[in-house]
Amino acid sequence: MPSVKIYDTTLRDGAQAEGISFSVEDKIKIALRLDKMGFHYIEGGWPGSNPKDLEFFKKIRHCPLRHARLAAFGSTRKAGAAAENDASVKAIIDSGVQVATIFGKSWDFHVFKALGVTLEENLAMIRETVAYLKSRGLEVIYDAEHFFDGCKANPAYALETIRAAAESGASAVVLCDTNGGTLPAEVKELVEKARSVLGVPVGIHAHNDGELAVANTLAAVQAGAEQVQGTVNGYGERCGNANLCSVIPNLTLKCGIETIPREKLVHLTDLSHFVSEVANISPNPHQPFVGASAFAHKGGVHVSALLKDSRTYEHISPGEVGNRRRVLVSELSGMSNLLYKYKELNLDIERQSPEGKRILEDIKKLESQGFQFEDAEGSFELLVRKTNHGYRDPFILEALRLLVEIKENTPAYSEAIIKMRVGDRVVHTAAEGNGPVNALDNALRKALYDFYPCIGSMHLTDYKVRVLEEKDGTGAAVRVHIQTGDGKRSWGTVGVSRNIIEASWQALADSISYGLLKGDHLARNGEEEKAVNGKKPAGNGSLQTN
Ligand SMILES: CC(=O)SCCNC(=O)CCNC(=O)[C@H](O)C(C)(C)COP(=O)(O)OP(=O)(O)OC[C@H]1O[C@@H](n2cnc3c(N)ncnc32)[C@H](O)[C@@H]1OP(=O)(O)O
Ligand SMILES: CC(=O)C(=O)O
Repeated sequence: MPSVKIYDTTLRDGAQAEGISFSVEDKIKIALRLDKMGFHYIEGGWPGSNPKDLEFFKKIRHCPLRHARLAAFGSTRKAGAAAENDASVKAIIDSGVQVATIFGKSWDFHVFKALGVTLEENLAMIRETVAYLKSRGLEVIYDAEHFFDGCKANPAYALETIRAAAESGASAVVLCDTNGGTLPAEVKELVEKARSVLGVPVGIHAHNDGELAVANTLAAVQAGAEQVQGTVNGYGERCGNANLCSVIPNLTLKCGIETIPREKLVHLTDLSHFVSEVANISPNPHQPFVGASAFAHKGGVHVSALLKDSRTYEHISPGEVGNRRRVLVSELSGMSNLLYKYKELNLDIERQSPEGKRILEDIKKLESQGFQFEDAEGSFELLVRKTNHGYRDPFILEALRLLVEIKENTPAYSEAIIKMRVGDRVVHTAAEGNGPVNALDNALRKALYDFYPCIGSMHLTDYKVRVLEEKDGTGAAVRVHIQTGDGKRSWGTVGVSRNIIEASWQALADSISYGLLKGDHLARNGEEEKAVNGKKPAGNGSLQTN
């Protein structure tokens, strides 16, 4: 089976992305994870650039990589100086790595404009730097910056630069689409041309400015490239680099080319999320292969066919890359979406059942009012369970009053007073908060805590308000979406009203009800049952028995 080497530059080119700044510890964590995934090369940084990268290379020596070869990045020597005296070259040697990756100029325009040297001096910079690092026992990978632009402008010179690198001892010449504007057909043609003048393997390093980095990488491999450079999630300078989370599965699953060990592919989704977590960048749900929406099916027609055979609407099986299939419920659902969701919930339903028809109608009606169920699985399940299946509300609101006082030079005051029924008890309690919704949340929890102590582990993790009809200004209906977590799972709930407090209450009440439905409390309900049905619970709320 043909194979390519995976060269990761998340820690170098990925760190050139706006918004990313890895700490040394972050870099070590990511390097170890990439190593575990079976990547062949990990570019740790540019030791001649900053103290953090220097520190990384120092520290990583104490946690050696098992599989990957660690590379340090740098440029060809400065013009007019000897390679052995160049601080950046010296920093690579001092970093103690096995691999030096050196970028040099292929485009005559860059040689004149950016370096301000002659074409001959640039060739000497390439030759001497590669040869010197090689003489110091390092494997040298040569990154031919702007190779494709250079080859279009002055092919003879661009080819001479890469030949100079190969003849001086580079183990591979990596052709870079540095400005990211090359098209796949051009990449294929120029990779073939480069290969025809070189005796060493060729690699590809593509940027995504034309949104073609992955396509260009695949085109290069089809033209014979044996090394692909890229980053996890495509992070990188400007629009990013070739996304390895797409390149790897495309090569492995579509092109039959060996990349990382096959058994590691199922960890790709986890890797993507891990790196986005460390980079502190929200994962892109629409990212191919590894995004949460990559196998999320919404249209009824799609789900209907999917139930017959998943290949009807999936290009690969989600499990192959460690992702999972999801079916969404919305106004675009048909009965197939419901059948799928019922099965997920371990509930029985017939395709022709009146219950299913009613729920589908309810969903479509509620969505026309502004509800959105696709990310509110908690509210959806409660809707289903309330329709049938013996569901009992864990609490019923009797009245809710909010007090908000805003006075000059005084912090705003918010208090919620709540009266609700829990079993045959009536609880009447009040709580303050930072704002009205916080006061409401506090009052609800205070009222319920003695009955359901597990609500102590439920935390609101996100609260979003969306105005539904902007033209109505402050009188518009709003949709409130709440995300709640209990450390084990996370769930969404939704509320809609022209009154933001009512919409918040709906989403909040659903979030607690759903948490109670799913939480451990059901397993140890005995005690709470006692509290609900007679025993006066201790706590702050005043309790009345009807
Ligand atoms: C295509 C790529 O992504 S390459 C990687 C780009 N990444 C980075 O630039 C991040 C790290 N960079 C840095 O920390 C700094 O830019 C440093 C330490 C490398 C250099 O800093 P400074 O010495 O202050 O130079 P400055 O950043 O202003 O300019 C870059 C210099 O490198 C020179 N240079 C650019 N490419 C090369 C090359 N292939 N070989 C030799 N010199 C080069 C430029 O001509 C310029 O030199 P000049 O100041 O004599 O004109
Ligand atoms: C080397 C590199 O990062 C580039 O040419 O884009």
